[in-house]
Amino acid sequence: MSLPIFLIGARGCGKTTVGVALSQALGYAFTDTDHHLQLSTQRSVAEIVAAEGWEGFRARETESLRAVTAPRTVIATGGGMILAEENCRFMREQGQVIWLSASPEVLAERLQSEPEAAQRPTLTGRPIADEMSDVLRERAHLYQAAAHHQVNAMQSPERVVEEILLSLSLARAS
Ligand SMILES: Nc1ncnc2c1ncn2[C@@H]1O[C@H](COP(=O)(O)OP(=O)(O)OP(=O)(O)O)[C@@H](O)[C@H]1O
Ligand SMILES: O=C(O)C1=C[C@@H](O)[C@@H](O)[C@H](O)C1
Ligand SMILES: [Mg+2]
Repeated sequence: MSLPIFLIGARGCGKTTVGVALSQALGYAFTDTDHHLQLSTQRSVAEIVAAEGWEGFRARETESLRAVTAPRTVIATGGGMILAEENCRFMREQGQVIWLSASPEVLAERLQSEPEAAQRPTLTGRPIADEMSDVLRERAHLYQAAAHHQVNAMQSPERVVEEILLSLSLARAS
């Protein structure tokens, strides 16, 4: 199998952490849409949002998804990638889509210990635990509908990688 693998999920679910390890396990390249945007614009997410609003950021994010998509590549996507239906359609058509799911409490705990405010400006203006509950309430059905496979991301990164490899091999066998 050489199709791209897209990792989706909320901020802090481990798309970047797990994506790097998964790409190494498969001998694939690794890329990250947030990182690509940062390099191509020389601006952080917070700077893009300040200059162009979330709408401007989302349009750039769609371009970024298309620019990084390639065979034999694991792609960590921005947490809001699934907000645009065209992005969901594109990912499902181009490759395998994996949702790394985690509870709002676990996400908030991870984000609190490593906030990275420049890449994760507030989405709601609310405290982080409330924000993650709001975000999952709004987006869980979108992650679910976009994904070919859902994996529990509240395990060690090694275990998450194993589960992804298992779902992909089961999908190939069926
Ligand atoms: N399975 C895991 N177990 C424990 N900690 C984890 C796990 N996965 C990621 N983390 C930690 O959680 C934080 C966020 O992880 P990471 O940056 O990979 O998330 P992300 O999904 O890429 O977030 P974003 O959407 O903001 O880019 C990091 O500090 C990372 O070390
Ligand atoms: O969940 C979101 O909407 C976001 C997640 C991050 O990956 C970045 O793409 C950005 O901070 C927006
Ligand atoms: Mg990331």
